[in-house]
Amino acid sequence: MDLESVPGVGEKTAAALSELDDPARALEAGDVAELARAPGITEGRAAAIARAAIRRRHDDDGDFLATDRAREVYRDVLSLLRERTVTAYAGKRVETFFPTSSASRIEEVREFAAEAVERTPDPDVLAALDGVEPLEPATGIRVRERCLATLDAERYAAAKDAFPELSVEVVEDARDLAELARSYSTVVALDEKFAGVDVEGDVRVRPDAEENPDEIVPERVLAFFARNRERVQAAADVHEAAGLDAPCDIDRLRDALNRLDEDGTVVGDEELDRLAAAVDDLDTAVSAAESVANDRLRDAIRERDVTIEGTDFLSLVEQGARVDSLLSRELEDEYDAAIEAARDHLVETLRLEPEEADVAVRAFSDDASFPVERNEEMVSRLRTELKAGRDRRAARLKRELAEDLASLRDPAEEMVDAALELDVELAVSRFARDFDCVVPEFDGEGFEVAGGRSPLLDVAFEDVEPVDYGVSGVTLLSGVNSGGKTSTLDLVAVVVVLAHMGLPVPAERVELERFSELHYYAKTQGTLDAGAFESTLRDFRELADGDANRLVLVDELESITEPGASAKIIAGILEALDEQDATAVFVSHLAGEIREAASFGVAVDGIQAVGLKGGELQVNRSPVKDHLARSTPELIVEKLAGEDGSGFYDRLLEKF
Ligand SMILES: Nc1ncnc2c1ncn2[C@@H]1O[C@H](COP(=O)(O)OP(=O)(O)OP(=O)(O)O)[C@@H](O)[C@H]1O
Repeated sequence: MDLESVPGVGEKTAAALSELDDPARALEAGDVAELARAPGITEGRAAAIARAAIRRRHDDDGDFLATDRAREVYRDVLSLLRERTVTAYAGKRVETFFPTSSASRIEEVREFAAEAVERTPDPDVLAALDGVEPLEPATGIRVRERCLATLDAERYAAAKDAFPELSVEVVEDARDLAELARSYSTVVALDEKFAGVDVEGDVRVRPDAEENPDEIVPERVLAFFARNRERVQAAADVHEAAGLDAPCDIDRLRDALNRLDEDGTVVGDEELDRLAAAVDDLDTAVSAAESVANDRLRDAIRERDVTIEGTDFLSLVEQGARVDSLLSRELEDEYDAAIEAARDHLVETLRLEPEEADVAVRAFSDDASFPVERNEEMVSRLRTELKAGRDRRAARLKRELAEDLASLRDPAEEMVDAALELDVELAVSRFARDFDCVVPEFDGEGFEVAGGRSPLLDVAFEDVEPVDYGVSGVTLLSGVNSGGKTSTLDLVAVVVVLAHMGLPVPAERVELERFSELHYYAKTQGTLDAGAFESTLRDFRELADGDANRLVLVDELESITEPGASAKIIAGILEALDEQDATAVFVSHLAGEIREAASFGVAVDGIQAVGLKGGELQVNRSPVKDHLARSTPELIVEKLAGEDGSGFYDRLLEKF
């Protein structure tokens, strides 16, 4: 699919989408998650693009929802679905369900819904879904200790593009490489020509660098997983809780993720921890070792009576010797023991390996002197070696973990996508369960709803009384005040909208025609002034010639003007609709008058009161076919006539 052919996709969006691996496929499939991966495209925008693309694919340019009230019902239905999603993503994704007259689109969603309703909304799965979000690319990675080098200017540009994380340098010869190797710990040369060239420093020749980005920049995949760790873990939880087939070994994935911390460094390696701690603690440990030696020596000296012969003493004094030399003469063993203790202390507290210990012992000299002091040069050498060991180990672990994770990247993305999609499926499943839904059948003319219960009513769903109602052709719906006429139209609209979205409907059984458009007009609030009246009539003009498969629902149009005129106007509209074979239900308190004004036999159905109980009307919510319902005033007069013998109310009753 051509990017810019999708309605609403301009140059900028098309450019962003073209960054995707396969934008045409993503559009074709309405794949919101994939579309949202394009730079600067939010989930909301991705959902809108997907919707537009799906619509275009079905060549469904006409809008099924033809009026404000019809669009409102659709929005209400979407809200009910959205309330049953866990992730923000799925909340947006449900918007790609929209009512349409396209049989193939309806069938597509029906297939999806058929699988969706089989899913059990397990609380553990819903809880796990809470942490799932679409994966985000890791941005702003900068690697300073490694650089790329090439002889070729074209290759230079390609490498800069492929590796934004690294510096890329143009070199002329091996000498330049050697120069670079002094400033970077690793130089990756891109030209075959350097193979076998001997350069001092860590120089690798990788003509295949662009094909193996994860080997050249392991930080990339590490940063990706560090950034998305929680989301991937949540997706793994979802797979386990829901028993979904995972595209990789989940334990292996978890294990790899556990070795990574938020900033992309490798954790949980004992040897690395040992080396890092040794580097950090080196100074403290050396000072402590000095104290160990000095404390011992101090004690030894304090306890010792030194006897020295006069001639010896004289010779020492004449040599200009300091007291120190007495130490080596008189306390040689104690001195050795003290130094030994200092060395042991250092090796033990830093947990040094034999090779490291060899350097460490030289931090304290065998030449007796007091107080004992470290040999700075040896300490610094030990520090350099420990640091180098630590960095080598970290780099190796990074490479190994990156290698593990690189192969898990696609499976992780698949898992997150599957978890998000499951959220959408579960929302449909919960909707179907919460509202006792059934799969509607597209068959016959008009609609036939059995045991329908509107989820839009202002009463708790379990208190909604089921309604049976079917209409083909043009019909007036009469009924007592508050009998449920508006609610019946709402129910029909909800059922029709859901059915044309390809979703299950809240009823025991539904058969309906595949309609081309839904025109639903809400009750007008009070008499309109001349201007508004005129514009309403203009709206209805559009109804007068349209195609046969429309469903028209109109609630109490009579209040737009005075009753006599209303009845005539409505009768005229009904005639036009009847001539086109449209399906229409007009709710009206003037059903009798309209029927008389119409030039054809308009069917009139009625929502009946079955009686009055404690001043309240008892209503049969299902309209009775071909029955003009008695009005509330008539019912009350009848009641009074029954109670009063004067005959006054009987006379009134005859007027009805
Ligand atoms: N199927 C139903 N189950 C339970 N309650 C219902 C049902 N249908 C309607 N009601 C209740 O009756 C109230 C009035 O319904 P509705 O507004 O549809 O009546 P109406 O016949 O259109 O009234 P009016 O004559 O005033 O236009 C609703 O707000 C709702 O509380």
